[in-house]
Amino acid sequence: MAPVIEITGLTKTYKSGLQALKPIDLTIGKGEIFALLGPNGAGKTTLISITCGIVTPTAGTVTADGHDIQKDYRAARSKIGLVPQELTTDAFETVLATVSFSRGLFGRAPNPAFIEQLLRDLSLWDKRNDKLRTLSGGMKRRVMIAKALSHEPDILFLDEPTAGVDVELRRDMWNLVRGLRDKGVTIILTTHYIEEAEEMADRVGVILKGELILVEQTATLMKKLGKKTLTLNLQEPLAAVPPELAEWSPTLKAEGNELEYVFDSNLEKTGVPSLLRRLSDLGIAFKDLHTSQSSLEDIFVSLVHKDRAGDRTGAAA
Ligand SMILES: Nc1ncnc2c1ncn2[C@@H]1O[C@H](COP(=O)(O)OP(=O)(O)OP(=O)(O)O)[C@@H](O)[C@H]1O
Repeated sequence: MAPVIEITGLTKTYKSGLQALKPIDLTIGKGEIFALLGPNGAGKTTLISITCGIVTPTAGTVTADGHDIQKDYRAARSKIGLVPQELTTDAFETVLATVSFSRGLFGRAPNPAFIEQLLRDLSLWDKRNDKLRTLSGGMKRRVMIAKALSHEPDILFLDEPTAGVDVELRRDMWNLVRGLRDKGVTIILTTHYIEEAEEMADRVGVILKGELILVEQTATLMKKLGKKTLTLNLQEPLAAVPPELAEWSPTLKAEGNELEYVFDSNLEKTGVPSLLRRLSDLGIAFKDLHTSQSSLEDIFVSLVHKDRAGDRTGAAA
């Protein structure tokens, strides 16, 4: 896949002295959907803002379709559409005027047919003559997306596109993203919602405290880090986990009717057969059993927890 975004040795230290980004190296291929996952304050917006030329990096370079975002800002920026987290709209303009104007800002010739289709795709056509200040939050967000796409960019950044939006808009947004990908647009989205990354992204990057701690194909990540949970529906409820099972550290659920054991499915010895043998030795019978794969959500939460656990001795964040 030809690279479309190349980030090399990128760092950012704000004037306050806060290092928001540790050296970041990342290449994103043409037509990829890349999800940047991380908790609040991890540095996602900083990374996006630098890549879009809004924030100046402390060190390092970013190129968009071969254009350096600093040295060749105009050319680089014309390739990029950005849907920012915050809704910044010109309150007294109409939907149609503001979206058409955005296109012009990037030096693109007017194309009413394109703008009409864009507004239709975003269910905004009926609102085209409404002033932005009269629109609901969800509608304003749709306008932000239309503005970002108005100049037909090859690369689209979505900064927390579905934070606080309703189910309908989220579904529309995902459909739109898929449609854009099919047209060869590269999409980089930041999110707290892991299911969004899991469902949408080809690759996922996890960022924690300014550090890109991993970048993986979504499927590989799930396989590599995915833990499985074995649930046994017991014949008779247990009041407590028998000490003979301590080495598996299982937990009791459903008022003692279920025994849960979390294991690493990639290990040669998962501990499952030995656990079942031990249960049989102890005369603990079960009616049914099933296993489930951890979601990306579980993986992410465990990564964040691990990070926080290592943090306890440090200063407050
Ligand atoms: N202009 C600024 N000046 C100083 N510090 C800043 C500035 N902008 C962001 N920061 C700090 O840099 C760190 C990274 O912030 P950033 O907004 O990039 O995180 P984020 O991952 O996007 O978080 P969120 O999910 O809350 O948007 C935070 O500690 C934030 O307080």
